[in-house]
Amino acid sequence: MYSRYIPPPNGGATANTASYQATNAYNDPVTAPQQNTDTPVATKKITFEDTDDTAPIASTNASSGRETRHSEKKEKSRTSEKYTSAQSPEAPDDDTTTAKEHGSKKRKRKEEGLTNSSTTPEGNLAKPPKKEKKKKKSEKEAPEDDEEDKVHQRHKAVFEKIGRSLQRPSTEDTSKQESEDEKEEDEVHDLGPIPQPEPVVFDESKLTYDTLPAWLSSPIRVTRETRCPFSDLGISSKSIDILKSKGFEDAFAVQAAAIPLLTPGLDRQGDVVISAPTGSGKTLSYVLPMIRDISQGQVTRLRAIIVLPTRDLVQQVQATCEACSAAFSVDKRKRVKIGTAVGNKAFKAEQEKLMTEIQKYDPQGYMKALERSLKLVNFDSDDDEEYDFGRSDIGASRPVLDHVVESIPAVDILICTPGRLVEHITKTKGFTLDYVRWLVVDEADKLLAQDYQQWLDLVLKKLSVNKPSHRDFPNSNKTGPRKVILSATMTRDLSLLNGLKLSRPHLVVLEGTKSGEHLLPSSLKEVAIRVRDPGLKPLYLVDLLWHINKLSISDTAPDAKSSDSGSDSDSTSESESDSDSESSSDSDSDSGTNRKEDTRKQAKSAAAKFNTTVLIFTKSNEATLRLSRLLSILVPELAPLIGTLTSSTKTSKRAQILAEFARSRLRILVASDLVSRGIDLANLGHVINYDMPINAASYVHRVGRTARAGRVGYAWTLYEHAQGRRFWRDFVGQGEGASTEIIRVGKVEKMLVGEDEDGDVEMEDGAVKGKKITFAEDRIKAYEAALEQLGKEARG
Ligand SMILES: Nc1ncnc2c1ncn2[C@@H]1O[C@H](COP(=O)(O)OP(=O)(O)OP(=O)(O)O)[C@@H](O)[C@H]1O
Repeated sequence: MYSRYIPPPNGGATANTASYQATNAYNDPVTAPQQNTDTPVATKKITFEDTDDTAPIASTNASSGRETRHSEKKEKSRTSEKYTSAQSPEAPDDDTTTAKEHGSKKRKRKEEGLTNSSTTPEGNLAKPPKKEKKKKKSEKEAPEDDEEDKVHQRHKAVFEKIGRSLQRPSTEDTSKQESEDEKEEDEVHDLGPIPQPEPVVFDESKLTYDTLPAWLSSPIRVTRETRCPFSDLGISSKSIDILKSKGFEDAFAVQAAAIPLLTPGLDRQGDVVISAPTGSGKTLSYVLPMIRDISQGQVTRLRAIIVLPTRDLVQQVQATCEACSAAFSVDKRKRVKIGTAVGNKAFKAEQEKLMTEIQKYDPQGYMKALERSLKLVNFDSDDDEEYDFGRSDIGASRPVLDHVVESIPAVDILICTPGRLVEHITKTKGFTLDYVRWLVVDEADKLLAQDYQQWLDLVLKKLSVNKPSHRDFPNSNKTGPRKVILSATMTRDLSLLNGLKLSRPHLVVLEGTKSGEHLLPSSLKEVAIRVRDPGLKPLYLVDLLWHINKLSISDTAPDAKSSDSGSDSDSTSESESDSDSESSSDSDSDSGTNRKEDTRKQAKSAAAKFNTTVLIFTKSNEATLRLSRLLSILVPELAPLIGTLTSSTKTSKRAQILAEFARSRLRILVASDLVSRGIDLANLGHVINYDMPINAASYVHRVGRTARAGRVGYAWTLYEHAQGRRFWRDFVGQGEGASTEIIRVGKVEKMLVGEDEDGDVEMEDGAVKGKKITFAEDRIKAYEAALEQLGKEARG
């Protein structure tokens, strides 16, 4: 085994190895800053150079010529610092000498009028050592030169040694040696003992958290088609029967994967993050194991909090919780109590619903409360309201002897919006999270991105308080709180996820997706329509609506059709029974009743014309109101079927509209993004993106209002010329620079809406080229008249 000189990459065969290695370290973008801040060695070397520079000058009352040299020496010192600071912390003093020599040579070359480039570290490397020119030196500099000569002698000897050793290998060993050398490239012997640090491997990972932790990069995957009988998940037959009666036959894929993870067992498995498509049944996947767990207790305590972004979603999840509560209250098990906090009621009224008062045995507390009350009492007043006795702020209970009145939550599960939750935590006396062992954050990406009153920090702080046995899971050796985080567009932003302080998390995704990708339901069909004349966009919408209607009649969406026909009869029977009850209470001559009857007849005849359900998304509340009204003016026969939903619609009205839409009494809903997330509109056949969604996640949530629970659904997107590129690139993943997080099974079809030159309505799949698409003159006039009417109405 022998060593071999390894030339620097630029081919400077005789370059000083120490300089090469030091320079290499200096040039490394990672090493340089790190080493420069690595103080111990750098400080040592700098001190050495400083002494060398300053001591002689200080002692000889330096002349101006000296000052020049002094500044040159300082330059040398700085150069030397560059090198030495890049060296190993373990580097022996020899290194200092070498670096110093390097600096000295550099100074010399400078004196010899060498160019700037040759004084750079790279310049030094590129040139072989030159024969030193003799130069007249002052007495003060002589010892330094002597030292340099010695060093040069030493180097010369070393280079000669290298030269000899390079000639040594025999030809037959060359190839073997080369391969060995390849492996040992960094190991250089005989050139002076300059131990170097391990080469710093350049860390290419971006600090933008591209490198995911194992739980995110290796999720638990489940195939979409997976179905699993609830009995396999350990659910009793009686509960299964009740679940079946509510429409839950078998567990969906995400439920089959998540329920076992969330069912408390002997070993609690940690927190669970679920990223699964819209309509895949995420709600039941946490509600079922949670209610099953809580139903095993006897005492009511606030055990679970479910946080959702909107009031409508709170009501929807409440319905699923009630269904499961009924399923698990069998066999004398407790019926789990469910409460909501959404801020649509007066706060006091909500407090009274959520809280209750108990008499707690506490003689000392009773005495204290009594003393306080006696101090406060005003004996001149008849009003005895001031006898407080520790009463809570919600009720009127008085403590019995040796007891105090305590206010505690009256529900096991609280489903809430984050803002209202914060209000209760901070303002409602006795509202404690001490017993909470389930925290669910649904639509997590939205809730994490918008920090409503720092709700998460506050909740996590409360959950970090651990009182003995308060958060214990029955039948488990672990204690809570347990977190379940869900979304169809789960964020992969680690800084947001870290905010949840997850404990041993597992990520559940459907097969075919990676973390950060958003899978669309496989039963979703997507169609894109180019709006060639944005000024006439509402006419495109009208034609699209009639096309959709035709489609549902010709049955390309079987579920939509069957549900429509079902809801038709529903709506008929309900409207009949409604009108019965109304006619029995009002007289026939009542003009109000007649008006209602007329409206109902119109709705019925309109419903006969329009056979499916459509949700139209616009970009804002204002656009929603305008479009809804314009549509009613343009197509009066559809007006009775059109509903409007914006964030300014009252909560009760919103619930009523959603209920009417679910029953298909309303069939066309024009809405803002308020209902783009989570809302489960039974049997919704079509979603239309009238205005483009703001991003890929918004697209996924909007179109995900249809094609739920395996049913067929259609998503139609209208795009104008200027929006086309963004749509195809960001949402579809086609075209130049295309990149989309949206994963789909099928492809997005193109469709033409409008009339060709002959005035015939032209509707066909795929792009049609060479035809001028327009609308008949009389339709354009009617549209202009509608706009005028709208303007008049707006002006009042
Ligand atoms: N096991 C099941 N059997 C039959 N229907 C189910 C089952 N699980 C869920 N569903 C139904 O599937 C629909 C979608 O469920 P859910 O609202 O939980 O979807 P999601 O995944 O939360 O969607 P989003 O991401 O849009 O909120 C609901 O109507 C629900 O009742």
